[in-house]
Amino acid sequence: MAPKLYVMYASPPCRTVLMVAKAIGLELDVEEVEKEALRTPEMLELNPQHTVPILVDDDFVIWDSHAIAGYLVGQYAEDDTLYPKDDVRKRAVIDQRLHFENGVLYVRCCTASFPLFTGTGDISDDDRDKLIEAYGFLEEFLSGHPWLAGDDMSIADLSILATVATADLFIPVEADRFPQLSDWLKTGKELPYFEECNAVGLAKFKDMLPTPEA
Ligand SMILES: N[C@@H](CCC(=O)N[C@@H](CS)C(=O)NCC(=O)O)C(=O)O
Repeated sequence: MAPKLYVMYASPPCRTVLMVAKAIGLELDVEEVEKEALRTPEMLELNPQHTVPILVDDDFVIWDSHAIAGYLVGQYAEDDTLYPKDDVRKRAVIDQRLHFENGVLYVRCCTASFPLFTGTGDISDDDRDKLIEAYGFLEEFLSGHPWLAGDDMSIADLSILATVATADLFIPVEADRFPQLSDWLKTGKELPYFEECNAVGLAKFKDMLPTPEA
């Protein structure tokens, strides 16, 4: 039976897992849920933190996109290039990028976009600067490499891709300021499964943003 994945398509972490599954050729049984449904007793039993994505693989339940991504590669990928298990140093660099996504980039992306889609105002200068600073860190991570953790694409690229492609909708990645990040984003958007995994979510996210005044 295909592992079940609960998602909200606008959520970058959910789109990360959809891309990881495609990258390793794994079929998932995907179910879209509403935010409110995450607080029903049945869903809270799966994930007391009431977040998506949630993966249910037989009798094993795991949430958090970073943990799910690593699990799927370890459990289902034919090779472990996306998240090497024996090269401890390579894996540590990938982990650093994943923790950066979770603890810095994603938080700054959410904080900056919050006033936009709640209609409570514009992005503050401070929040804008912090997200742009995170773009700068990514530019540094990419120096001398095509991918964020070196010469091979990893789950960190897919995780950060889902978030940067979203953040780019309201704070564009400027090519003259961040040339490597801009090239990396372009390459990511050309992955054969990018559109399939992100189009609906990015469109939903765009819909939540205010339309620019004429
Ligand atoms: N670090 C988590 C973040 C998950 C997360 O915050 N998901 C949001 C959607 S983007 C959510 O489910 N929010 C609903 C809630 O918190 O009740 C991950 O990577 O999975």
